[in-house]
Amino acid sequence: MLKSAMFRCGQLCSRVFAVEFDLRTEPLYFTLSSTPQELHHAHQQLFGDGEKLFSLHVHCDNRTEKARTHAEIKHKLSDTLSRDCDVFEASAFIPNVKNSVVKGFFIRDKSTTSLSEDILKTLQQSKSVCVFSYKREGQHCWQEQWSPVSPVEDSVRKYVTPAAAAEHHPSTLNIRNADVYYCMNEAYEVLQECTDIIPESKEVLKLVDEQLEKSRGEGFPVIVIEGLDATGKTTLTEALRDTLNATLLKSPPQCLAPFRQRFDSEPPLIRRAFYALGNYITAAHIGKESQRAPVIVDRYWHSTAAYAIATAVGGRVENLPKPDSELYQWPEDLLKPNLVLLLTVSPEERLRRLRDRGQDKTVEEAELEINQLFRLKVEEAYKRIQNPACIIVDASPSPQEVLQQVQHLIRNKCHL
Ligand SMILES: Nc1ncnc2c1ncn2[C@@H]1O[C@H](COP(=O)(O)OP(=O)(O)O)[C@@H](O)[C@H]1O
Ligand SMILES: Nc1ccn([C@H]2C[C@H](O)[C@@H](COP(=O)(O)OP(=O)(O)O)O2)c(=O)n1
Repeated sequence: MLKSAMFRCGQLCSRVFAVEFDLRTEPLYFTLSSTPQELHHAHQQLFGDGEKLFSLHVHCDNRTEKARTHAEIKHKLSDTLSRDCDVFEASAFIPNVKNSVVKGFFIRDKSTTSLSEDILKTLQQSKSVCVFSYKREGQHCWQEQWSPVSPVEDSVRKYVTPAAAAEHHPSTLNIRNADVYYCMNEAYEVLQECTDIIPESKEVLKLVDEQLEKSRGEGFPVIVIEGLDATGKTTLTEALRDTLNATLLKSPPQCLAPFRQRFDSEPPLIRRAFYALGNYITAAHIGKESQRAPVIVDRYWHSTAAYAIATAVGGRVENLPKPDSELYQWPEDLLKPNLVLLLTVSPEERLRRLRDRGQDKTVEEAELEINQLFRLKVEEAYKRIQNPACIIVDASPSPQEVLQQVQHLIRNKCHL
């Protein structure tokens, strides 16, 4: 077992490591070399003197198993190491190479009781986890493979060498087909791979099979309303339904409601595949309903992609994929709406509306409230999505005024 762990660790050594040391700044990047290198000031802070330092990475050929192991470890680390240890997200990657990221964590143990070593001992037993330890000596720091019992045979000491910032934040390299899906089959296959561990996947796939999109001819216009929670989507879409005699649809569709909580507790790979498939079911409904009347849709692919990208990308707005990235392109096989409107309100007004509504918030929405960075990233990602891009609507005026503004836009753009 140690031999295969060695092989995997060997693969990691040729990569650049990124540690999200402080979410408001660039990650700290380093590579490894066989000769001692002087640490930069910021790296000296990360590799504190006299602290126990570890990094661990999850390797596994099976992507659903890898995603679940990573989520499980994250949970365990935050449960067990909350006191006296800092846990940072870390990744090992090859700059600009898609899908090269191996995700993991960096642990700085400030306890006097080797708090982290017990949990690392347990995690190390899994054949998909690879653990390194770091030793600081003055200006230098070296990394070696870690074993709780004895030094690892043949483990080579590698020196931490500060590296240049990556052009593309590492979290953007693995987004395609892991956080955002660009064709139905990719999302479908992920759920097929989960049927043993998540029996509900079979039911979701069955619903997708039953609902596959009927081809849509030139029917009535399809208008999507997007925006963060509490920006007024429900209020507006219901008013539009009534004033335009339109059909109101949602994504995820009602038939997936019984499964939503189950998939919300899964790691992004699986959770986002569920929402992606929801869009294809909604597309089938749109295809049918738009033959009869205009269709208003409450959330669609913009939401799926924007939330997924904002969650996948750690830290600052600058870390998002660049505005011209192909990651913002609409999936070729998903029915396109005629118009997408993004409702925006100031953070203060949004919080006021959330509070007035007094409803339970999803975990993600609770996170939005405390995490301004995340909210900014969702909104920025919404705005970068192309083909179709969204039109921004200021939704802070009264419901009646917002409705009038939107009716005006619909008349101009869709001739309704
Ligand atoms: N234009 C508006 N001005 C003031 N309050 C509004 C407006 N639109 C909606 N609200 C209120 O804000 C809250 C959130 O609106 P809602 O339509 O449920 O948003 P969403 O569907 O986007 O979560 C509700 O209490 C609603 O009554
Ligand atoms: N079409 C959609 C709709 C929602 N999602 C995801 C994105 C976020 O994780 C949540 C947001 O859902 P939330 O419960 O806040 O939305 P509502 O308040 O029900 O409008 O759902 C999606 O991926 N695709």
